[in-house]
Amino acid sequence: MRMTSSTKIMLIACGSFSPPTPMHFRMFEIARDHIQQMGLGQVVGGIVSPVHDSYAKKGLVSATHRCAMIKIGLKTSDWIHLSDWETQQEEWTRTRQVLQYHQNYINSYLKDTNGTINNQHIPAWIPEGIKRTAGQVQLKLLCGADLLESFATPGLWKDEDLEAILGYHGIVVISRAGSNPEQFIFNSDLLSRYRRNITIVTNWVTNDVSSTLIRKLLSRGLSVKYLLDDHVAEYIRKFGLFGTNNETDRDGSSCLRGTAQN
Ligand SMILES: Nc1ncnc2c1ncn2[C@@H]1O[C@H](COP(=O)(O)OP(=O)(O)OP(=O)(O)O)[C@@H](O)[C@H]1O
Ligand SMILES: NC(=O)c1ccc[n+]([C@@H]2O[C@H](COP(=O)(O)O)[C@@H](O)[C@H]2O)c1
Repeated sequence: MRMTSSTKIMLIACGSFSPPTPMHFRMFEIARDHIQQMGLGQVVGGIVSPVHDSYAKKGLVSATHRCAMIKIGLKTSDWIHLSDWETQQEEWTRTRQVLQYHQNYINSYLKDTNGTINNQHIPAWIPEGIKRTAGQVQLKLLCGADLLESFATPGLWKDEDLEAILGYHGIVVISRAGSNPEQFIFNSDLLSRYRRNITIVTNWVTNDVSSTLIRKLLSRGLSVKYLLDDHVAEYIRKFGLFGTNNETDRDGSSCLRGTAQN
């Protein structure tokens, strides 16, 4: 995988986003600046892919709510979009397959010169005008250093999946307080083998806000102002999520009309 300043890149972040924080979206901006400044490619789009409801993680609210919050949080972005594909599947999808699906879709979209695919619903995460400007597009996994470190958790990731993610796509890792991605890669034979496909980006303006922190503050009735998008906070209160008080519509079914639609 050779990257030059003309390589077209799309970034995809997989995670819970329960709720999405400004830092989830900031990761994309930090990564794009780094990639472009270092002449590693041209970032043509960003995808936020929330995990399926069946991914049993503490504090995970329904995908309907998570997708709605992501769309609200991304309202002012002209290049990062939600993909709700993972949430629409029958069950949890491994990250390798999530990347494969999106890469295949991009490839067929770019190859479709006779416009067949244009008769179908084109998902919002396909960047506008991409057909005119792009030859090939390389989809890379964007993550925080904690996700990279989870690769070492026994039984969590299949080696063949990591080989495919690292070998075929590559990853862009944003540093996070308390992590040392360089050391972590050095300690792993597998990661060291694919070192050139791992881009580490130092986040010089550290901000360790996490969904866990936001959930904690909300459940204690404390303020999240300036830590969370005002409109996302308003949505959370409206639906009484994360231990806030409103008891109406905890599964988000009434918001299927409107904000939650792709
Ligand atoms: N402050 C941050 N700095 C760098 N990366 C982050 C930060 N917050 C989240 N991420 C990254 O965002 C991606 C999506 O993560 P996820 O929603 O699972 O994150 P989280 O905020 O850490 O969630 P939780 O607190 O519920 O575990 C992951 O790759 C994670 O490493
Ligand atoms: N084997 C795998 O593909 C695998 C394992 C663990 C987490 N993940 C993904 O990582 C993301 C973040 O997960 P956590 O919030 O648990 O850190 C999720 O999108 C999840 O699907 C993938």
